[in-house]
This record gives sequence, structure tokens and C-alpha cells, in this order.
Amino acid sequence: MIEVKGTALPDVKIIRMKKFADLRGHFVETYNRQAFAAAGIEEEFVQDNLSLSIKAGTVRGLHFQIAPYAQAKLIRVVRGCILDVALDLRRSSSTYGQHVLIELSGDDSHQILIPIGFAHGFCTLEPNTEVHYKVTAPYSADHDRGLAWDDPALGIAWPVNAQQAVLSDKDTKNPLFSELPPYFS
Ligand SMILES: Cc1cn([C@H]2C[C@H](O)[C@@H](COP(=O)(O)OP(=O)(O)O[C@H]3O[C@H](C)C(=O)[C@H](O)[C@H]3O)O2)c(=O)[nH]c1=O
Repeated sequence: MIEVKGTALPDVKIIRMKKFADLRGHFVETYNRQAFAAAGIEEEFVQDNLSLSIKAGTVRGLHFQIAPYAQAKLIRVVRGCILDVALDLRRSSSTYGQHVLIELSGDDSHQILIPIGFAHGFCTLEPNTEVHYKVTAPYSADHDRGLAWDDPALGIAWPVNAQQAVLSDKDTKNPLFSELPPYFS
């Protein structure tokens, strides 16, 4: 039912759920607490989010929440396609400052699990892309933080540049990686 694979950042996992296809279409269990726990995924999710990005080239991120509202995230694409980015902000991690860039599509049944201590963002590759994700702590605007998505120091191979990207006003003003306080040990 569930296949869990590692990525270049060991704590970031790719999860694939079994897709039951038939003449009508298909069925996928997108989350099953017991199956996830049996696969070693113990995160307890408390909130589901859904974002629709109308244009391809929409960039949301890089975002994270700080303690006591830090979030792990389980992310999937319902419709469309994204390049998803997870960036390690844990100061003591051997992969601190490193990221993974993973394509997620509504056509596959892949999901990405991003633990606490990572910044998250994505760029849409198709119009009308819907991203659905579960988080392990509720939203707290006071604990919501951002990081400049296009900081050259991060070396993220985004498919758009700052002139092409569709961004919230907030995401045009995020601090650079070098300016971040040590939020995660
Ligand atoms: C995240 C969130 C937002 N909101 C409200 C706050 C704003 O009025 C509005 C849009 O929020 P924001 O511009 O922060 O949405 P995104 O840019 O999609 O942010 C998300 O995008 C990246 C990729 C993430 O990983 C985070 O989950 C989250 O930061 O929804 C809520 O009411 N609850 C929430 O959980």
C-alpha cells in the first residue's frame, strides 16, 4: 500500500501510495495513519491545507514556522505539477543549507514528507496547480517565517527567475539565508 524512499536529504522522504486503477479511473488512499506508522512515519497531522496557483511559474516559499508551531509537512499535488523544494535549516545537521528539488504531479501518487527544521517552497510547472498538504502544527502568523526563494547562496535551480516568477508581495521581501537567526539547532 505504501512505499517510502529516501532522498539526498535522508530525513526528507518520498512516499508512494498504491493506485487502484480501473475502467472508471483510479482510487488512492492518500493518507492512512496505520500504514504510515508501519512504514515508520509517526508524524501526527492536525491541519490540512489546499492552495491553488492559477499561473505556471508561481513560486510559494521558502516558508517555515518556528517553535512552538514548527511544522512537518506531507505534500501532494492534486492537479498540475510542481517543483518542490525542501531546505535543511537545522544548524547541527550534516546537510545544513542543502536542499532537494523534487517534481510532484497530480498524475502520480507521490508525496513528500518534510520534517520540522526545513524550509519549504515550490514552483508550479502548469496552470491551475492545486497542492494539498498536511501539517503537524496549526498555522500561527506570529511564528510564520520566510527565506528568499532565489537567494543565490542556496543554489536552487528554479525554472523561473525573479522577473518571471508570480509571487506574493511577502515573498518578494524575505531575508537571505545568511540573515536567518538560528531557529533550528
Ligand atoms: C499557510 C496558511 C495561510 N493562511 C492564510 C494567511 C494568508 O492570509 C493566506 C495566504 O497565506 P500565504 O500567503 O502564507 O500562503 P502560501 O504562500 O501558500 O504559504 C504556504 O506556502 C508554503 C509553500 C508552505 O509550505 C506553507 O505551508 C505556507 O507558508 O492564507 C492560513 O489561514 N492558514 C495557513 O496555514
